[in-house]
Order: sequence, then structure tokens, then C-alpha cells
Amino acid sequence: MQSTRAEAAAAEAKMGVEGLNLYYGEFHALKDVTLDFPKNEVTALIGPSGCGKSTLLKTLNRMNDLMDGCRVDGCVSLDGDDIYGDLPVNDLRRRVGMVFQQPNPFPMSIYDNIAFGPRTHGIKGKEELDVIVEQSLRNAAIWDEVKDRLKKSALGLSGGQQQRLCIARALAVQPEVLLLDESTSALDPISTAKIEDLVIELASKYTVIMVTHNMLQAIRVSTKTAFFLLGEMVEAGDTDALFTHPKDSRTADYVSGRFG
Ligand SMILES: Nc1ncnc2c1ncn2[C@@H]1O[C@H](COP(=O)(O)OP(=O)(O)OP(=O)(O)O)[C@@H](O)[C@H]1O
Repeated sequence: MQSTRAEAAAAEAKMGVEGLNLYYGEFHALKDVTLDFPKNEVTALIGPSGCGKSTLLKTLNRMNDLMDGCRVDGCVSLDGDDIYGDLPVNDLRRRVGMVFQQPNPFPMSIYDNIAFGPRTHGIKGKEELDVIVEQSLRNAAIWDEVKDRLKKSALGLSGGQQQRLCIARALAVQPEVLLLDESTSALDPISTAKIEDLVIELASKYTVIMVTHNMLQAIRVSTKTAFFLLGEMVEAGDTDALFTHPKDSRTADYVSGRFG
């Protein structure tokens, strides 16, 4: 009976890491991390600066292991398949999209920003691209604000609009997982609130994994939270439980603001 339950839990994990160790040269940045990321939920990665949150996030779409001196041991899986196995990196990055801390639209029109990824994957027809552009912008809750200026430069948008455009750009290639690396930390409170609402909505279709320094944001947006310290995953679980009844005293100290 127990194994059936364990299998069911495993089946719900969209991504997972097991026994993950990551080294930058001699520096041991992630220490034996094992963690599942449930499908169609938002998982928050929290912890003080330098604890390895971004490193873990980047490991999930292989943004760091191709760098000189970086070594990864252990298993990282997507739908149960090892992403360091036969899966080509380009396919992985299409399925696991990423949005960074600073909005980084390409210096081109709003339309071309969104069409860029699909074009790279061979979609050239104008009608098909029009549909993808509109749908992606709608899904990122920015269509109404930009629909009359699609041919204008994306650099003319506000910071909050640029970040939603970057989310739309990530959605345009139909990813399954969305990685958000402190994606609201450069934004004002109103833009942050819009993106938080959007992330909650996106979780019905995508698996979202977000790094955040903002503990209230983790509480508002995520259903699962993992707390990191010095490369170690100290504790992970249901967000409400982790914040109200942390099991480890280090988690308790951090979530109560005693350090970090
Ligand atoms: N390319 C790199 N080469 C060497 N060390 C690195 C590299 N990238 C990160 N590190 C180190 O790995 C550790 C974890 O960094 P990481 O960026 O993952 O932390 P973080 O928890 O995301 O921090 P922050 O909240 O400040 O962004 C830090 O000590 C950092 O200095």
C-alpha cells in the first residue's frame, strides 16, 4: 500500500533532483539535495544570499553545467527522464523556460520578441505566429496593454510590462515548466502584485519553480517551499506548514527573521 502511495506521489512530480551535488571548481555549492517539484503547482526556493537557490534553479535547465569548472553529480529528472541523459539541451530549454531577475526584452518589436522562439523552432507562417503572439501575451496578462503597439519596440515598455513580456516570450514556445529567478525583485509593488497573480494563474497549466527573497511572496504564491542554507536543503514541504510549524530550528530562525 505504501509503495502505491509513493508511486502516486512520484507520478505527480514534474521535475525532481536526487542526491544532487554541484561544484564550481573546488567550491561545493549544492550538497546532496533531494527535492521534488509537483506538477501544476508553484514551488518556492528560499534562503539567505549565497545559499544556492539560483544555482539549483539553473541546474533545472542546464544553465550552469556547461560552464567551465562546473560539475554536477546526481540525478535531475523531467517527467522521470534524466535531463543529463539523452535529452538535447535545446529541447530541455524549450520545455523548461526561464525568466530572470532583470527584465531582458530583446531590442526589437513586442511582436518579434514573442515570435522569436517559435521562429527558431521552425514556425514561419504569419497566421500561426499571430495566434501564438496573441495567446502568449494574453496568458501573460499583458495583451490589453500592448495590442495596439505590437510593432513598437519592447524597450519602450515599463519595467513591469517588460517582465510580463518576458514571461509571454517564455510561454510562446509552450514550455511545461517555468523557472522564475527573483523575477519581481526589480519591480514596484503594483507590478509585483500583477506578476504574483499571474504566477498563481499560470500554475493551472504549468509547473512553476521560483526563487524569491520575499517570504511573504512565497506564502502568497507557492504551495510548496524549500529552505536552503549554505548549499544544503534544510527543509521542504507544504508552504503554510513550513512557515507556521517549521521542523528545523534553522528554518524557524530564518522564517521568523532572526537571520538572513
Ligand atoms: N559561476 C560561479 N562560479 C563560482 N562560484 C559561484 C558561481 N555562481 C555562484 N557561485 C557561488 O555559489 C554559491 C551559491 O550561489 P547562488 O547564486 O546559487 O546563491 P543564491 O542563494 O541564489 O544567492 P542570491 O540570493 O544572492 O542570488 C555562492 O557562494 C556563489 O558565490
